Amino acid sequence: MRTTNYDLLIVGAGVSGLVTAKHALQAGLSVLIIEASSKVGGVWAFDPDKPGGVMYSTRINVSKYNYAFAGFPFPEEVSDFPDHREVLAYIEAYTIEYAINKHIVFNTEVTRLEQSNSGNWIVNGRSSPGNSEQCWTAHSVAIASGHHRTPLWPKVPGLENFKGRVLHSSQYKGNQYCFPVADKSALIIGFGNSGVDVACDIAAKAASVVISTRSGAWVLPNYIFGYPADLYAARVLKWLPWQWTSNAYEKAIIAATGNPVRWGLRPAHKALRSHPTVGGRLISLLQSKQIRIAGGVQRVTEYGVVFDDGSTYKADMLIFCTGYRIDFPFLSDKIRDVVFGATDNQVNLYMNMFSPQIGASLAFIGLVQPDTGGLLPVSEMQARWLVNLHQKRVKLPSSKVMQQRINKDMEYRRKRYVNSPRHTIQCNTIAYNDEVAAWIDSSALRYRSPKFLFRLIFGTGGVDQWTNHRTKDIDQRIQNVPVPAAMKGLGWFVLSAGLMITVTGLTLIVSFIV
Ligand SMILES: NC(=O)C1=CN([C@@H]2O[C@H](COP(=O)(O)OP(=O)(O)OC[C@H]3O[C@@H](n4cnc5c(N)ncnc54)[C@H](OP(=O)(O)O)[C@@H]3O)[C@@H](O)[C@H]2O)C=CC1
Ligand SMILES: CCCCCC(=O)CC
Repeated sequence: MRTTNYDLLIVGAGVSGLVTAKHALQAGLSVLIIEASSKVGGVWAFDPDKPGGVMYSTRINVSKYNYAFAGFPFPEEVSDFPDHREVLAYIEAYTIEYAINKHIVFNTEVTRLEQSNSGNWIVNGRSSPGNSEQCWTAHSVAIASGHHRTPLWPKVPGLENFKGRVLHSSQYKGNQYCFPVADKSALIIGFGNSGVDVACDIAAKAASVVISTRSGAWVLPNYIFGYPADLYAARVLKWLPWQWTSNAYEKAIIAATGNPVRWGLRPAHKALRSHPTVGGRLISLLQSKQIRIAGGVQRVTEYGVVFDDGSTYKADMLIFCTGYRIDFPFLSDKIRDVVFGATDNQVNLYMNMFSPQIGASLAFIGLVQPDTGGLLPVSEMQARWLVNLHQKRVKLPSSKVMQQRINKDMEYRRKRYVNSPRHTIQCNTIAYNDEVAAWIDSSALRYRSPKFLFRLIFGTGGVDQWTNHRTKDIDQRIQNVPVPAAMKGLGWFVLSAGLMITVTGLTLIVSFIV
């Protein structure tokens, strides 16, 4: 066993861990990443033999403009929605570009994390092969091991009697990898993005595929009026009541793909109250009746299920696409007690990052579910904030103020999103990043030109907008992020209406005075 001391120890070499390492290394910190697998990439490193991560046919459902490292765009030839091989190649290229690899210890699982009386962190790990025990100490720790590791298995009456196959989506790697699916009937339980991806993948071979959902969903096509859907989540929306956005978004979905009721989707909530389900391919498979939608499962029988409305379905396999539980098994009980909230998936963390009781020396990076857009730019802003804290350029508020903010955010989420364990870490990417950027003096809305400002208000601005120094290159990258025609139209409408109101107001004032 050896002990080495670092400024920052990072758990996990997925996108959140790598971007944290990049910024910490650039700031001159001594850094070590501990990674359980043999590769970088986290969920993007496809492995048919291990549970978790992408499956063979996964394509990201957020466009490359909003899911990328700042200053490091995806290659031009890659499509708007890269597949997992392209995402992994991109992550590997980033790791090489910033020489991060030599700071990673692979094949090592963090087994325990605790804080010593001196405030330093003690991290234990087990390396394979050989099961050798390791120990490191660090001034700070960043946990970037993701929140899609521990499958959530709901309790369904009668499941123990089922004679067919049962899987969780985290075990499903593609119709060519699991048991034979040709000519079989599959029931997919859960209608998030895993449910959609698994249903579409299995529908290519199975005889019949049904998705069971208790809440339905507004299914978003990948493109709306020719632009990736996430490009509609512009900055202006954070200043509008979310109900307006939700109404507009429902109209856009209906215009693009038809009324969801027609395809049996029966959304139980207004659009954008639950995490977006994206499924351009799904809509056409519903239209051709290769996939059907059913209600919740009341109980499982030996050979199938009974739905809530009493109808039945004979199934050879049940695939639970019911999401994940937030879990960090290596945390000591003491840390666990302060990090987790009272209810399922609730975390008691300021800006989803810091415990008021622990402070800045333990950070969670990427423990966020963006309600629109992608996680990566949020992780990058968190990483930059962490480094700024480390360099003492900024500091955290008092623990009382942090706790007040946590309570306020929890209250907001309870009202804004469906109040369920699925939406406990939901946040708006642009609003979150704008707030952190202001603290570290890196606001996106720095004046460059009226055209530029228009783009940053009525477009999403992409991942480069919060960089410290604006160079011509960066301005160009921000300008390369498309602004959908409808958002430009909205922009011109707002400007014209503003101008008309101002002119009318001035005319009235002048006529009153004269
Ligand atoms: N291609 C891509 O980019 C992909 C991205 N992802 C991302 O990974 C994350 C995880 O997605 P996913 O695995 O779909 O998980 P989610 O948590 O997003 O969805 C879980 C689904 O399971 C349902 N569910 C949960 N508990 C129960 C229960 N007890 N009984 C019945 N239904 C239940 C939920 O329904 P309800 O709403 O009623 O609670 C919901 O439909 C998301 O951020 C997603 O966007 C996932 C797959 C592919
Ligand atoms: C109002 C815009 C919705 C964008 C949805 C999204 O980001 C899907 C990944």
